[in-house]
Amino acid sequence: MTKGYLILETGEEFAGDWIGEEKEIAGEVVFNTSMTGYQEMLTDPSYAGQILTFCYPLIGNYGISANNEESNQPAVSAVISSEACEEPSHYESETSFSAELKKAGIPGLAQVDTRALVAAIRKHRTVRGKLVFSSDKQISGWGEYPDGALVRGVSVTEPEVYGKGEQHIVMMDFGYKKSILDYLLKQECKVTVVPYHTTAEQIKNLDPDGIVLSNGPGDPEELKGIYPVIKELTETYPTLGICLGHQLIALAYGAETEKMPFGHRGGNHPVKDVLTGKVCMTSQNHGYVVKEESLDSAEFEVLFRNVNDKSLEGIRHVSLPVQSVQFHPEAHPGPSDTEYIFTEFIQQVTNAKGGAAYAEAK
Ligand SMILES: NC(=O)CC[C@H](N)C(=O)O
Repeated sequence: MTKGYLILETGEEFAGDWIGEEKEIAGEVVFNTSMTGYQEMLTDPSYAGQILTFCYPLIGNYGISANNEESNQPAVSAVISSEACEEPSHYESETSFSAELKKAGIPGLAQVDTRALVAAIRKHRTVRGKLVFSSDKQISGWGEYPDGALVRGVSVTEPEVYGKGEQHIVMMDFGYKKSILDYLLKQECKVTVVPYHTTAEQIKNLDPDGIVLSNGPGDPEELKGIYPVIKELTETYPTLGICLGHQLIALAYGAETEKMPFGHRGGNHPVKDVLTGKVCMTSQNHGYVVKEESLDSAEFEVLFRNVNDKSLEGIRHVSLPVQSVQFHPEAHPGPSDTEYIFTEFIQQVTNAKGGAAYAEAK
């Protein structure tokens, strides 16, 4: 078994057994607290450029199945686990976790003291690291991806059309999770997934009834060029923003985002609907957040707040059918308490059909 080391920029070193691709790599080290869903995490494009630590101590025990993929190609830079099971047991399992890593060209470590690693990440808040074969010979750089390179790497390059249905949803793809598409198809929509750099004009030519702005990796403020497109789309069509999509709506209307101490990544983040007081469990994966005080209250009202740290979790435009959430209503992994967000969105799209209702709302 090849030995490997995760070296943090703060100096700590974590030894483990190398699994997956034998390739050294650097990136931001993050952790996810979900107990299941390792395959969905592995294939969630929002992890592009990051070294993902699984808090749950046993990974790979139910194997890998095509049904659980959130994208065709894992974008995460590397994974760190405690025990990586080599003999999965599940009727749908097609291969093992480490074989899947190898196939996808993703390096990883097993047998790491992930409790100590997570404690270190929490202490340092944001921390970068290097996955290397030897702790004295280090690779250069910390894994920099400037100017929206991460989104460029995971977005579709050509439009893709899925399903048939009365409502036509155009999803701007910043690195969408398949579960979002699945929920839209479940609502009987036709969905066109378009590259993240598609212009407002090109989208209008597709004659959509509603717009979804997907999740995606990296710092939302690197996508400044997209703000005017998003502003124009939200002024024309009912829009739902999810995670990065939510951050981009806020930014397009002049708000600001900031990096969180160590982000929210897991399947049990309680979120409160501020209008009803109801608390839902949500699935989350984000490192940035919209600064609530930077939101223009003449344009947006707060819909959801995180129960633990009170951070902003969702907003709604005061007059337009535009809503966005920082959490993942499609879950996977995680609870489906907020699945109703998709139903509500399609209801808004139906109500606004033809433009009349939308114009009235304006
Ligand atoms: N899942 C996402 O869309 C993540 C959004 C953004 N990259 C963040 O980390 O905050």
